[in-house]
Amino acid sequence: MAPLKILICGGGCAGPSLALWLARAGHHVTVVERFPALRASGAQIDIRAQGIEVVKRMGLIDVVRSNVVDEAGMSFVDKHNNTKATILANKSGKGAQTATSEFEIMRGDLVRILYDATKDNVSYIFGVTVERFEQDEDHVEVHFSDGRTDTFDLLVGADGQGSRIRKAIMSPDAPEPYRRLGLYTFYWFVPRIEMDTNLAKVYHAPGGRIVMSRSHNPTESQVYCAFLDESEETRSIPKGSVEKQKEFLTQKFSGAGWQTDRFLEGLKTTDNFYCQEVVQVKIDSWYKNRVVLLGDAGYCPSPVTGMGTTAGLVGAYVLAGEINRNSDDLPQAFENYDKTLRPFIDEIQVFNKGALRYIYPQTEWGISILHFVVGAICFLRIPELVARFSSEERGGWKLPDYQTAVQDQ
Ligand SMILES: Cc1cc2nc3c(=O)[nH]c(=O)nc-3n(C[C@H](O)[C@H](O)[C@H](O)COP(=O)(O)OP(=O)(O)OC[C@H]3O[C@@H](n4cnc5c(N)ncnc54)[C@H](O)[C@@H]3O)c2cc1C
Repeated sequence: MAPLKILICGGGCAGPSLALWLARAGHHVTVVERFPALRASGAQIDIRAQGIEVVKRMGLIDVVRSNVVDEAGMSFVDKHNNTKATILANKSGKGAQTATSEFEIMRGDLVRILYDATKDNVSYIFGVTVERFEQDEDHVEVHFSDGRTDTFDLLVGADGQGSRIRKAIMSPDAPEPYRRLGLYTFYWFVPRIEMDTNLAKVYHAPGGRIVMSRSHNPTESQVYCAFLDESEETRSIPKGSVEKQKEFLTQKFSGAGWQTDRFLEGLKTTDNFYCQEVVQVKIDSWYKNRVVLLGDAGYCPSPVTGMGTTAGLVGAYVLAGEINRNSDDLPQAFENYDKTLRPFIDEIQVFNKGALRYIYPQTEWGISILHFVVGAICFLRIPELVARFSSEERGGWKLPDYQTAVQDQ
């Protein structure tokens, strides 16, 4: 197999995962990341289902395990911090994960682990993006934002849910790639205090608002604020300045109760703040000739499914496997990638948007009903029992075996 010259646009979770497999198979891989340095930021993400097996095959499970966040489970609290229900993590090593995965990890730690595992064999260029590209049957000619031009055998768009590579390969009259859930999340870090334990805490405020906190180290806690809103006006907030986002958030959550005022005070000084509209990316095809999409760029399942990172890891494994099997016929490799992975993505993207109005009640009465229902379910230990007797593998989809093409460590 002749080595290929491959460009990956996006140095988040999915891009470097793909780079690891491709470099291991002897290809020449370059990753360009728009951010001026490794973007090792973000809050807690989780690795689940078939993604755990992929990390094992990458040979990274021990380093991932040594970086996981010690989270015992998730409690629902009222405005006086009284616990209404608790769903414990399933750390038995058997069955399925609950809301708290056995592999909760800070996004920054996972990004750093993937970078460290690849930096000696992959060329990383920070502060640079793909301005535009042209492709013919054999090559992709890429024009970079720093003025350089280079030619590659293939280009991978791993540039996240707002992917510019995706925009460039979609036909102008294609339907919008987003399934909008009318949901927004904001998160940031605040100083940890004694009441921030190793249980994630979820607080519901009227008006379809949720505030959650969880702690990942002795000095910091993460805060998440999420709310339902279908208005056009709110859709522009994630694209605006950080000042405007913070102002909007403060107005929206001021006086919401529980620990919200402490969290909003911490918002003023945090340097780890991120906001996004929660969407799913759904498109009919993940490639065009020699350009292919990976991770959130092609099939973001959204944070509500807890499967975004897993989709990126599994997608990278399948894409690398198919490229290695068909390195002299890339359109065939991409067709196989789409055909093989799509049933898994279809399965993890299943999400009932209508359920959100029960999870985000508008009134105090709705919140009381939610607490009663979740309390009863947890009292009967249903989440733990369901997890114990379910399989972690999603949808019966089997991870393909690429061992002939991609070496296990
Ligand atoms: C800063 C940040 C924080 C996040 N925090 C969370 C979180 O707390 N919880 C959660 O569930 N998910 C979070 N996510 C999303 C989560 O990381 C992904 O859903 C998942 O890991 C799939 O990874 P991905 O590599 O496909 O996308 P991402 O992890 O989003 O990575 C995409 C990468 O591409 C880069 N990029 C974007 N545009 C360009 C461009 N034009 N040229 C070059 N590079 C580009 C981005 O800077 C980023 O490094 C976050 C993403 C980012 C970027």
